Amino acid sequence: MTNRLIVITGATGTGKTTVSDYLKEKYKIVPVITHTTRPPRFNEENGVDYYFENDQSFEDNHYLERVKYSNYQYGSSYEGLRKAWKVNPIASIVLDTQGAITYAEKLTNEVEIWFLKVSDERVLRERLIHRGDKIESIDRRMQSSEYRRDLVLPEQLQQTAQVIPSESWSQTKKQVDLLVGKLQEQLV
Ligand SMILES: Nc1nc2c(ncn2[C@@H]2O[C@H](COP(=O)(O)OP(=O)(O)O)[C@@H](O)[C@H]2O)c(=O)[nH]1
Ligand SMILES: Nc1ncnc2c1ncn2[C@@H]1O[C@H](COP(=O)(O)OP(=O)(O)O)[C@@H](O)[C@H]1O
Repeated sequence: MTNRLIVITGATGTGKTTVSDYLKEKYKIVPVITHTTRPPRFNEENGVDYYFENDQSFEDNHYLERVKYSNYQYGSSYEGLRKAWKVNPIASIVLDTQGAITYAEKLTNEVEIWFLKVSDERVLRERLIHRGDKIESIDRRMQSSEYRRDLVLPEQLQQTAQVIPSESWSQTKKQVDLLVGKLQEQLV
């Protein structure tokens, strides 16, 4: 087995995208781009952050798994994963916890699950305001059952997931560097 997929999961605002960007910048670990019907945020780009779809075009793709999260559709494909693995034997993907469970079941030993954890929800709210999200969309998101579910590591992942405290970036970065180092050693 020569490939690995780092599945980055956790609630909104815990820093999943920040970790994914850091992996790309520092380790050339390529993110799998997923599809969504959510409208782009002001700084997001089609084909870079997501493939932005409408309800109809979303259905034209073949998904390894798909979920509904806070009223929008999200889905990821094997094709996206193969593309990322062509560039680097270690790839990453940002998923909700339901997607993380599916990947753990389907790809078993090829996945590493990283669960980002922030204990204080007020911190998450502040981060989303700082990120520039609109207050209405923050409220909608934080009231969704999916967001509430993703605050806690699901039972199915408790044996396998690495829990990464994400209260401060220096703490998160240290843990990420450690885990990537271990992964690289395993693949030598
Ligand atoms: N299962 C699954 N989850 C996805 C996919 N793409 C994105 N997500 C997750 O959907 C949730 C909402 O994503 P987004 O609207 O970008 O908000 P974010 O939480 O601020 O990143 C996050 O938990 C993402 O990790 C996908 O293809 N499959
Ligand atoms: N470990 C961290 N410590 C402090 N702030 C962080 C950390 N990770 C991310 N942030 C900030 O929090 C906000 C949300 O991060 P983001 O990566 O978009 O979260 P997610 O993808 O999980 O929704 C961003 O403004 C980001 O700069």
